[in-house]
Amino acid sequence: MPSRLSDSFVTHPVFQHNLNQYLDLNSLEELPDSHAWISDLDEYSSSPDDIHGQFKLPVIDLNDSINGRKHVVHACKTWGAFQITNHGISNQLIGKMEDAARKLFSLPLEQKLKAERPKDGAGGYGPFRISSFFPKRMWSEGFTIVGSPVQHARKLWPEDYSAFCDVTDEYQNEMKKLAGKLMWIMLEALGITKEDIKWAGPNGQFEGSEAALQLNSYPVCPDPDRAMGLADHTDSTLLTILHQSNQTGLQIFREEIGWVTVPPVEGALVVNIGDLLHILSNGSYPSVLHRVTVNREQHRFSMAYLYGPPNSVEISPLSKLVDLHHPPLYRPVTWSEYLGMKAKFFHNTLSSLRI
Ligand SMILES: O=C(O)CCC(=O)C(=O)O
Ligand SMILES: [Fe+2]
Repeated sequence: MPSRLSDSFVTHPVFQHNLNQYLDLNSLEELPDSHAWISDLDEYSSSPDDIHGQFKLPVIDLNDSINGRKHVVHACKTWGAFQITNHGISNQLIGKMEDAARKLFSLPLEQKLKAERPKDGAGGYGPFRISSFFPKRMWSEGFTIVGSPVQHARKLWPEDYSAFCDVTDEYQNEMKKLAGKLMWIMLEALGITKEDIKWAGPNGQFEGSEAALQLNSYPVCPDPDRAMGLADHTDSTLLTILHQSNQTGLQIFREEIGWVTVPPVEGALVVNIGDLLHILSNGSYPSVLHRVTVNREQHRFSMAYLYGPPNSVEISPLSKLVDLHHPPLYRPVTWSEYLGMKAKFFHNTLSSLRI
């Protein structure tokens, strides 16, 4: 098994349909057949139940010491996601990171391709890895940063790459602290203490955790009803902290309701439960299915901080959550191993680990 996150895909290179040629989505006036997902829109449109948008993903004030934690736990159990305000990440840093992402995606396609993500690699420019599971291509482009972006940034801006590297480092450092704080809010509510998770380190700060930063761009689309920005998936993380620009597009799925749009809230971040926290909590916190639609009015950007455990740690249901009446539901798995399985089984990965 790979010992570094960045090597996780060596044994599972991405396979792309129709990917012998990249298209510059920013310059297309018609939706090409390669990107036309559906003729029958019903399957992908918002649930009729949510037509008036009455189901709202909770927006939680992290400074609310009385109700904040309670709301987080309720949201984890019912939605698998929530939005947070007063999270401690400055608007200025978020703004700087988003400007850096916009600058990157506004480069000419030939330039971006100089930093193309290798088929068996984790970092660089390219389509979403999950694209290989769908017959049509998605209306989006992404840039994945695992560890230092310097090697790729140098190819994009040979003269001036350090500003990009500095802001991504600062953003990831701040996100790491916030992710650790969110982990404890969620875990303490289940009765878990620092002694129960040795890999959280001596101070319980998850120093050894690994992460990737995924920058996403969804250009204006000439035929958005037939296109898909990012198809339905769960994240292969413990949790994901997402910033979306002020353009809607993100939707999350709830049983018996259907697809619910997550409107951007000024200054807020979206938190998604990933598959590894689903396993660790023995199913108490289910991972959330989500996707992204596109529009013809405004280019949308998002930045997803994909947070996971140290690579060599085996994640399994916490022993405190397991007893005679609550048997462990999943077998142990490392993050790398999980990523490799996801590249093979996709939607069936969690169920393939069921005991
Ligand atoms: O663009 C978004 O809002 C979501 C991105 C996402 O789900 C991902 O990068 O895994
Ligand atoms: Fe995602």
